[in-house]
Amino acid sequence: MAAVEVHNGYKYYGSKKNPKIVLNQLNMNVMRGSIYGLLGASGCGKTTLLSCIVGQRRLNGGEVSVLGIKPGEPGSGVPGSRVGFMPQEIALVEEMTVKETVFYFGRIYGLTDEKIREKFKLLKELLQLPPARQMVKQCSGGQQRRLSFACAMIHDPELLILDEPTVGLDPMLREKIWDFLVETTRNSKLAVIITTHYIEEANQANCIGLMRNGVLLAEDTPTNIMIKFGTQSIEDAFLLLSQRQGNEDELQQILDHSKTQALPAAILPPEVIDVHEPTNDEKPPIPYEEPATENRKKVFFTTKGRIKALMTKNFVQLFRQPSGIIFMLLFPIIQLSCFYLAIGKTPKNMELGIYSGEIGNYSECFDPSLRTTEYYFDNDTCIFNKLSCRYIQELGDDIAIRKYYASEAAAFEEAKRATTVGYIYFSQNFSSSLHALMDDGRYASDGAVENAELTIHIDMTDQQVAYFMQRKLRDKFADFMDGVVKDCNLSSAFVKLPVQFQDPIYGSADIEFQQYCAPGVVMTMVFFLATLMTAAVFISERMDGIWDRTLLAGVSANEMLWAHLLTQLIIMALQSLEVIMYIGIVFDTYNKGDTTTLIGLLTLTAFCGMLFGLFISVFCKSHTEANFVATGAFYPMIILCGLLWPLESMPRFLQDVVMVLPFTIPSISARNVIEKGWSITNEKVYNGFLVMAGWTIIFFVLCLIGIRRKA
Ligand SMILES: Nc1ncnc2c1ncn2[C@@H]1O[C@H](COP(=O)(O)OP(=O)(O)OP(=O)(O)O)[C@@H](O)[C@H]1O
Repeated sequence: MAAVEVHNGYKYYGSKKNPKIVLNQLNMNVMRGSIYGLLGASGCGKTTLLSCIVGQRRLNGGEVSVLGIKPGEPGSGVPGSRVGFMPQEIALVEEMTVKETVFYFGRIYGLTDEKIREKFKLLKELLQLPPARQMVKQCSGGQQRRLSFACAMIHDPELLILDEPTVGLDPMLREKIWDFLVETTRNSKLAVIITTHYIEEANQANCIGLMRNGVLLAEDTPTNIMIKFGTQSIEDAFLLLSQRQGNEDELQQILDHSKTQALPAAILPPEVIDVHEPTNDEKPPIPYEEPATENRKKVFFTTKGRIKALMTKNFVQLFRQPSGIIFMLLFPIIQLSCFYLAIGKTPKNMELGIYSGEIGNYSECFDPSLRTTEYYFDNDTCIFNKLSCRYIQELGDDIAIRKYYASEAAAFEEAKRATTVGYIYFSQNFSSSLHALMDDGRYASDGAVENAELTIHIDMTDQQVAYFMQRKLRDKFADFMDGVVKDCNLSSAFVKLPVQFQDPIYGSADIEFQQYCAPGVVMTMVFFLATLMTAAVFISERMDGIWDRTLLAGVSANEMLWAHLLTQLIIMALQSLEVIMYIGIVFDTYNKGDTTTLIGLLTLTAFCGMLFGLFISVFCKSHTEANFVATGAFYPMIILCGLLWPLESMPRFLQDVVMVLPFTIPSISARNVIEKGWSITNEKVYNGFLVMAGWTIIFFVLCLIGIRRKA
């Protein structure tokens, strides 16, 4: 009975209009309880054929029947537990140990741990597997191949497909594996399809298929093949076939001639007498059989068990990689520390020049006996003396380190050279002019008004520093004047601007830029960390063949997706908790609202970032492409979300557009929780959750569509 039948198999890559035909009306038969050696030059379509047999790819024409059913039918077990597949690449998780790898495959095939243990013991001995605790990445190429072989065998499949299984193995082990396959197929219904570059190995197969340009040119027992081509070995037959590739007629003659030569049954080894003789004639459609009850049991094992196995693999993969831990737990700490230490703090250690025309020696200003104001009660007069010293004292070194100059020209020179951020100039008559201004009021001379002014020259190239200096120097002047008028028995109102800023409605009067942008920074950080991590994990899995191999073990794309989502959700929740605790404890960041709401919003943000990463990985072929997309998306999202500059300054149309971006409304929501203490029931808080949830759903649906299309 046939385990695999391919009838007029036709497959092409590329477009329908310009197809690259890889399988061309190919016919193939693999009997149960036999080994089928598939031989052919590199690129002739062997892997494509195998992938169509296991249901990884679909034929564009013709039919495939595997174990009596069409691959990919729901509940068929193909791909899945009825088939064991060892791909050409290793396709194992490098961070797992040998034992974990075997258990991982055993569990996704639905075996009990007891059964896996039993099989592992057997395979370990047979295949001389490396020590159970050795990591896959520490195994040699040959050891990895043997382990990969063990994983394909762990669940006693009915059909075993091995793509170059013996590459890199020593001759003794190759022989042992072949002996095992011969023995097993002889005593069971196991069918094996094997491709190999060691052509002579195929002597031990019950049937050999010689493939060329997508067509099976010969399919017969090794002995018959040698007779057909008149050679002493399969290798010679294969060589002959390859040499005549260009000469279709000659080749066809050989094949036609060989068909007429019936081989006496006595020549054939007893086990291969019933090998099916293929023809390229039309055949009736292949009838599909129901899988045996025993197999059905195998097919319907729980999704829960698979998701658990997949999640365990994901955690092991992440936590065993130093870069994974650094990325997940240390990066947020490093990035937040950078942000809190570098952004929004008061500028320090700048130098500010001072020139006062009324002071000969600046040390006079620090003489404790210096009195800058003298008030006489009897005639209610106030005398000023070296008031610039008083301002200099008021200034202190907190705002900037004071540097004194003997001339204005010297102060200007230094500011020009950008050694100082600017300088303050007091006129020679500063104190007397200020006195005149206070005494004479609107009758004061223009000269007195001018000389009573504090003249400040600032380098405006660094806007933040300049604004900071302007604000601080003005504040200090207000304090200075307040002291002076009080000394002179006058009301402070006399020198104050008639503008009063009362206690703020929300926030504090001296709210810093850091507090304003912290919610946006934290959100964008967790979002993009999740994006990069997910994209990297998924692309690596796909490139290493782990993704395909897991799908071929019967795990659905949905199960893979859910396992990843659940793993990441746990990681993201931990990361959000870590972030909030770190900024709360180490940087003393206050939160007037509910911390759980913030953790919830942050976790949702990270989850959304993860789906964005998944979305990128589904549509990008390489890490480089994924990095380009992630980096390309990063700057527009950050710049447009109002994190660096108020949204109100954008053109009206842009304001409307950016409102739907993932960070704009959510970071306002986070700020509303932190600064205003609003709860999730407030529209301006739950809006952020809605926007983030909306993006999460959009990315999820796009990923699902992409993954299903690829699966
Ligand atoms: N995804 C794809 N898109 C386009 N062409 C492809 C794709 N996969 C394979 N091919 C092409 O199809 C042809 C058959 O490839 P396939 O991998 O099936 O050959 P093979 O016989 O297994 O080769 P090898 O022995 O080197 O593994 C090759 O020319 C290959 O370049």
